[in-house]
Amino acid sequence: MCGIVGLHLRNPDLYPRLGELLSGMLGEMQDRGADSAGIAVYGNPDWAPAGHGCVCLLDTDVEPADAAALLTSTLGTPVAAQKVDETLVVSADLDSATLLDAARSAFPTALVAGFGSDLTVLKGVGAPRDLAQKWELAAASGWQGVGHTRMATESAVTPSGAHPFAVGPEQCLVHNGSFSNHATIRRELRSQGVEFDSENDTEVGARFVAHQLAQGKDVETALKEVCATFDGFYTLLVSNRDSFAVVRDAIACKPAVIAETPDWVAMASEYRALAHLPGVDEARIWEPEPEVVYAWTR
Ligand SMILES: NC(=O)CC[C@H](N)C(=O)O
Repeated sequence: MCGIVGLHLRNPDLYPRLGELLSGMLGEMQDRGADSAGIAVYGNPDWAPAGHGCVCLLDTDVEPADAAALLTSTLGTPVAAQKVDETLVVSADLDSATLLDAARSAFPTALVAGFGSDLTVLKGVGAPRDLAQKWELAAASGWQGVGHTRMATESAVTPSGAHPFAVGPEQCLVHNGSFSNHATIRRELRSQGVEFDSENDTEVGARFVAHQLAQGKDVETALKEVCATFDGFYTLLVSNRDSFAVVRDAIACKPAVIAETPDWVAMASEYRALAHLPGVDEARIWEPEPEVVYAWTR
């Protein structure tokens, strides 16, 4: 079973603790049978300086210094690059679309794990707690974070098959469950020009949501469209730079719990991932209803 965790901070005093809280939450999901894991962090200046475009690349063995030099000379502006475990994280004082175009041309075989302003996406194969340690997640700060522990049902266990699927600017989607009609929807999206990186069912959900958002729909509408279009089982957490949203399928057999306080909103597959959050004793805690979209904005 996959495990989902997410934390949307409202109180800036907690921003320095985002990574510490998120890594504790992620670690609690390890026992759900994880083969791989991933995170998305919004606003950690060590990975993506404030307001800078950031692109995270997998499946590239270029040295960070060489990547930085090449992109700096292509773009004519300083580009920083660092390796965080297997992910090459590049950032620059540019919009992320420009940086992404340059990174794709420079490293055509690399897989884009995520891109956006202030967003970093890291994924890897292995035990979630070990991965969180390799990423030094506990030291990260920021205003929002998402984590996923994967037990693969639909595609290979590789870093690229791990969630989050972050396929649109600033967007990130994690999934517990399996979509049974993903092949049909993949075909329909392909016929509209959408390209895919993997055979994973969740990627189809993420591309579908990104496609809806690119057409100008808001997150609630896009997730309602997911409910109308996808068959199968799903609890989804969908985040953007400014939003955090949860939806479950009509049967809602994949577990989910939401907790909310004036300081934060949190979501997880199991309560134990929320049990150590500050102020959880005073939180409003509930199980999300089937096919109801719960969304918060900054
Ligand atoms: N166990 C799960 O929820 C798996 C999620 C998704 N179907 C995948 O294989 O990545």
